[in-house]
Amino acid sequence: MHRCETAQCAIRLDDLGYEVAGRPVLDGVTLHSSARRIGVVGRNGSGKSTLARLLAGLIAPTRGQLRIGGRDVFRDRRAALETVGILFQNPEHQIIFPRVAEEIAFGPRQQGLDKVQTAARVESVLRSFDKLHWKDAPISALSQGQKHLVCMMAVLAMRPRLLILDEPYAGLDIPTRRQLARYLHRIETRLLHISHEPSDLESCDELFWLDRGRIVAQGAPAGLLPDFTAEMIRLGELDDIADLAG
Ligand SMILES: Nc1ncnc2c1ncn2[C@@H]1O[C@H](COP(=O)(O)OP(=O)(O)OP(=O)(O)O)[C@@H](O)[C@H]1O
Repeated sequence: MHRCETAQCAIRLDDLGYEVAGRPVLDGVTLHSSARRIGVVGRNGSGKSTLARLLAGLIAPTRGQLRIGGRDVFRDRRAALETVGILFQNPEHQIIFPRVAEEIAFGPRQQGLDKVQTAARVESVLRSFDKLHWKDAPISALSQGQKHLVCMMAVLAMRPRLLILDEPYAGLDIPTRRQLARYLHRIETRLLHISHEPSDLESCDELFWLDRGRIVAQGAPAGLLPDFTAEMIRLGELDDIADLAG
């Protein structure tokens, strides 16, 4: 297990809470990890996407403390740009430019790099995925899996210390999933992968189970995923599905 007791631990959440209209969506989440591939598993409505948005500094916790690499990513937006990147489920929600190079250049420019530095960053990330020939390609001509890769390259061009993946395989067919999984496997950046699907998380180093806004278990996937799957099957066998949303 990758214990980290210091303030410098890669991800450190202490008694984190997030409420909407007085209702807790996340409640007392304490999570410390410096594992390289961190997983968060949880069923629909357990608070996973809210956790992803908090980790990316997009929303502020209503209680507790959140530090990524020792930094407060909500209050310090500049630190957030250097510290954490998030890959959204749908590339269409992320892509804003018509061509690949422009899309990848946006983040480094936001970080204050000049045009020459940015062009070097764009080339370097394209080269690392053997996609230099995509530079001037119109994004609209790319497949869904290729668009995911553009988004990933755009985030990686900012050189974040942590990349958050919120259900990255949702809605993808098998070839596209495999393609994206291959790209994810290649990257060196620390990953926090969020999913409701146990098979997505088998290769994580450390896993956290989120249920109704709380961490109910943590450990290695081999120990935790069978318990999670058994519980999901048990819940699925209950008649009143409405009760499940709790
Ligand atoms: N801004 C908001 N306003 C109202 N309700 C919210 C808000 N944000 C989250 N919630 C509620 O909090 C709960 C958790 O939502 P969240 O999207 O974080 O869960 P999730 O685990 O990602 O779910 P799913 O797997 O279905 O995407 C849900 O019941 C959701 O409706």
